[in-house]
Amino acid sequence: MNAHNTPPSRDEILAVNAGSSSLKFGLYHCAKAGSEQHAHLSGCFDGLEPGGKPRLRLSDRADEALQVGPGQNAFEQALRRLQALLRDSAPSLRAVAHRVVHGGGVFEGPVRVDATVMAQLRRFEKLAPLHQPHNLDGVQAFAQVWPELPQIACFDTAFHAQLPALEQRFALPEIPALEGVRRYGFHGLSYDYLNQRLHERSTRAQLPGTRALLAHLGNGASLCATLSGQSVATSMGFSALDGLMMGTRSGSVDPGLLLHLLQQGWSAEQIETLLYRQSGLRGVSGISADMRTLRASDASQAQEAIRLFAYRLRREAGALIAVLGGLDILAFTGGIGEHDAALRADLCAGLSFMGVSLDTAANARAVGDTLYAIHAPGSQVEVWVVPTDEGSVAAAQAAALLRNGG
Ligand SMILES: Nc1ncnc2c1ncn2[C@@H]1O[C@H](COP(=O)(O)OP(=O)(O)O)[C@@H](O)[C@H]1O
Ligand SMILES: CC(=O)OP(=O)(O)O
Ligand SMILES: [Mg+2]
Repeated sequence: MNAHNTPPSRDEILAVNAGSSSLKFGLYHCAKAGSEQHAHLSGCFDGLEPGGKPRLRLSDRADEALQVGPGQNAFEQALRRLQALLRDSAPSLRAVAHRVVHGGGVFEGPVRVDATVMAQLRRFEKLAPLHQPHNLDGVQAFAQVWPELPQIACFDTAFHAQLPALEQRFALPEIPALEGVRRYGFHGLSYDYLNQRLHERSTRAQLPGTRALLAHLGNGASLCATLSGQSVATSMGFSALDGLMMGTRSGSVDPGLLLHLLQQGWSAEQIETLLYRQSGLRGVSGISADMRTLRASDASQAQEAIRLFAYRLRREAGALIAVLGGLDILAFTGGIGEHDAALRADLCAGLSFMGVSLDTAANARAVGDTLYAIHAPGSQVEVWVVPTDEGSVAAAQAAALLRNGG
């Protein structure tokens, strides 16, 4: 209660993005649907992976080391610290919006999480083992401390819910064991955000029939091809393992390799660890999953990992551009896409044969702080760098659901 004994108006939404090694969050005012929103407080816990150095980075103050005692779980400690940090904000919260990576074929839009929904979402944990368990543990933790607040799940898969039937399909028979097995696509909150920003900033993006390739290159990495702003093809599929090489994930491998490992006596758990945690930049370099560390390294394995990352990106980009039948807009986001000018230049050079021409100075200036156009004058394809904000999309989706009585 304030001095006049009037309860504060509940006009804020907390957005939570719980990942494998990080927990990102932001406080957003419940805004009108569709308008860009900036978090007025945001931050990130990182280093939450086993053996990591957990710390809290906040938008308005210095970094803080997160104390994690022996036997304690860093992720749980981060949730506790976040709840303590937000204790004063709790009375003005209207809801908590959670990024949930997998909605399966069940959820095509935001949903309030109750026990039934939670049980359905837990079933998808094995399809996104680095994300879904943390996403859902986050929902439960906030439901426990603030039981009066709606917990709303906002899905990565939702942006791709209308993928064309052919894009969804594997060349597999329709047998009961394969029910629900199809390509879903991920990073949807991020792609939704890029779509909205491009629509505001690029007149070309507003034209019907515009063909865009959106590249979310972070610790997880994927590509999405959009036609008139609709997702029509994407590099991640049934799980968040398919497609591009990532920080610790392999991306696409020949399924024959999995058979081979099984026949060698590998267990499902061992294969899961190999493909999700020990591969990608980390596996190929043997040094680090972090592009910054690899860029700073002279080791030939670090350079090899970067070369493979860039090569597989170009290869997958070519496939999606062929689906689109050409390209009008290319946009980069995610930690690597927003910051790594050399990687962007590499892909643009690889696509120069189809009219992508980069403004080298503009590319060097794009450092992830705001949105940049980085194509050269006269380039047939517009090229943009758009710092993503999955939290703002989740908050806007949650606000819209509440407005509509959900
Ligand atoms: N300045 C930078 N230059 C190159 N790569 C960077 C830079 N900053 C971050 N990255 C890369 O981005 C990754 C994190 O991306 P982010 O999108 O935040 O990941 P997440 O998938 O965890 O949300 C890091 O692991 C690192 O590889
Ligand atoms: C789906 C996915 O890979 O997400 P992230 O990039 O946050 O790991
Ligand atoms: Mg991410």
